[in-house]
Amino acid sequence: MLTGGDTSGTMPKISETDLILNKDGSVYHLNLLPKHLSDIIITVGDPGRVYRVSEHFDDIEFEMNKREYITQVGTYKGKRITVISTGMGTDNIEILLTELDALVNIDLKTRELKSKKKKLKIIRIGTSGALQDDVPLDSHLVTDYAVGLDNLMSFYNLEMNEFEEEIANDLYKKAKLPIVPYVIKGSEMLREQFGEGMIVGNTVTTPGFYAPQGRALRTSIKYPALLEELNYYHNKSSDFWLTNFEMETAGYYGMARLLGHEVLSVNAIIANRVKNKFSKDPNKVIDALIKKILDRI
Ligand SMILES: O=P(O)(O)O[C@H]1O[C@H](CO)[C@@H](O)[C@H]1O
Ligand SMILES: O=c1cc[nH]c(=O)[nH]1
Repeated sequence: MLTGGDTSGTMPKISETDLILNKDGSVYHLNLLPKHLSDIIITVGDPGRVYRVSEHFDDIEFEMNKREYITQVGTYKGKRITVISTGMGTDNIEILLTELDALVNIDLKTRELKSKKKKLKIIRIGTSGALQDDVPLDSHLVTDYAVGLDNLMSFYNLEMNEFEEEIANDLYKKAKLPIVPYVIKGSEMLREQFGEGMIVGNTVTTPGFYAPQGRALRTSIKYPALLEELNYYHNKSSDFWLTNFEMETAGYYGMARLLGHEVLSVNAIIANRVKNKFSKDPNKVIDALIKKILDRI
């Protein structure tokens, strides 16, 4: 909420319960200051993966540990890089993107929006399960469009273009989904820089790992045909298929559109859900993806 009570400046100020700052002036959950952000930021789901990125760094200048948000700032071949873990789920991504945006686009001292906006560039390096036979285990996939089955964007005024709306409605009907999904394209600019040689896919982001991805252990699931429906879904006029599952990408792409940032999700395919196969060495495929991204910065 913007409060108009303080008339000392020309801009309204953001209240102290909307933008919560720690005693050192850092943003509430990430515990970071503007000086901790590099030009291109790498994000990972697993907090342990931060160290698999930073083990390649020449040096580490800063480290912060707060909940699932572990941050390290260091240098790789002369380039300064910030790597942050997010934990799982789009709720964590909403916090991440909002607080990263606040670090660059809000004056944290005056609590006023800056007149000149900065565009962040963020690469998510994550793991994912394939939805198609021909997306091989241990491959690297870059997400073109993300399809959100979570409810995060129900709370924002997200604008989708005509094509995204069409896929959202078509998918809802044909795959008999419980909700109308949101569909968002990722950063083309970052795909050009980082995506070369990767499979280009459309990623389904789910609000859970088990039933929302068609897994049943001890409970019966409400949409047992989900996997089959998503695998089968095809929008003929645009030749649009769904290629893989994970739990964050749509949240990233949605928040990036709302806030005007560039975000790209790259995925290590460690499971094939159609063939029911899991990678024999998931760390190897993740490490290779980390190295590929670092070398393209
Ligand atoms: O490996 P990360 O990046 O966490 O990504 C995937 O793995 C987790 C589930 O195991 C979810 O977060 C999913 O999106
Ligand atoms: O099947 C999978 C594998 C990784 N991450 C997911 O969310 N699903």
